[in-house]
Amino acid sequence: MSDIDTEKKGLGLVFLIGFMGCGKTTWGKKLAAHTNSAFIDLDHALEEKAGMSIAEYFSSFGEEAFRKLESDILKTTPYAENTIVSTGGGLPCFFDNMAWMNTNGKTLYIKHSPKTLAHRLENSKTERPVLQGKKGDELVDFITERLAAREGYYMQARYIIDGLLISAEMLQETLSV
Ligand SMILES: Nc1ncnc2c1ncn2[C@@H]1O[C@H](COP(=O)(O)OP(=O)(O)OP(=O)(O)O)[C@@H](O)[C@H]1O
Ligand SMILES: O=C(O)C1=C[C@@H](O)[C@@H](O)[C@H](O)C1
Ligand SMILES: [Mg+2]
Repeated sequence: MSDIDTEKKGLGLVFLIGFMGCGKTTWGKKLAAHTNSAFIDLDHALEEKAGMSIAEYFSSFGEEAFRKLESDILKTTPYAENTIVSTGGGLPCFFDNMAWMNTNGKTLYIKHSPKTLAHRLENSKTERPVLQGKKGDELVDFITERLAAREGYYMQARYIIDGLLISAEMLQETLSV
């Protein structure tokens, strides 16, 4: 398909997936602007629906309730035809969420090493309750273990990209094939 065809048609419904800090929110916004698509961040949609931050939701209701609510929001959001969706880092790994995304849209996994993720997460201002304030080697070890448990889900994505090579143009090209 040529660039002109893609621009006319749009990318459809795209779900960006991957570990915390891989850049789903950062690149979801950029890709949406670049391709004239709508943008939804499911973590933000959840915070709006709950009327509180994710950290507050975790401490008030626990992770099990959080996972149920994020799955409900994934499946009930009325997506426009061309929408880039940034998902929560754990979302693909619960219930049938990964299969649901693969059935209803295009899934793209932004893959990074535990070291890169740890570096980014240590320097990020967003509060992530799953990390429980871990830092340094403890954070790298935690990510290594958690990523190994999650990667079986992430690798079910239709597209898998090296996060170090990412750009809006590269994402658009990958998702147009
Ligand atoms: N090249 C890069 N691309 C994306 N993010 C980068 C890059 N370099 C540094 N960062 C930093 O890494 C972090 C990426 O965070 P972002 O919120 O986009 O990740 P996320 O995948 O949405 O995480 P979460 O699952 O917690 O929502 C940000 O703090 C950003 O500033
Ligand atoms: O990886 C995770 O389990 C999470 C990632 C974030 O995007 C949020 O959805 C929440 O902090 C949990
Ligand atoms: Mg995000």
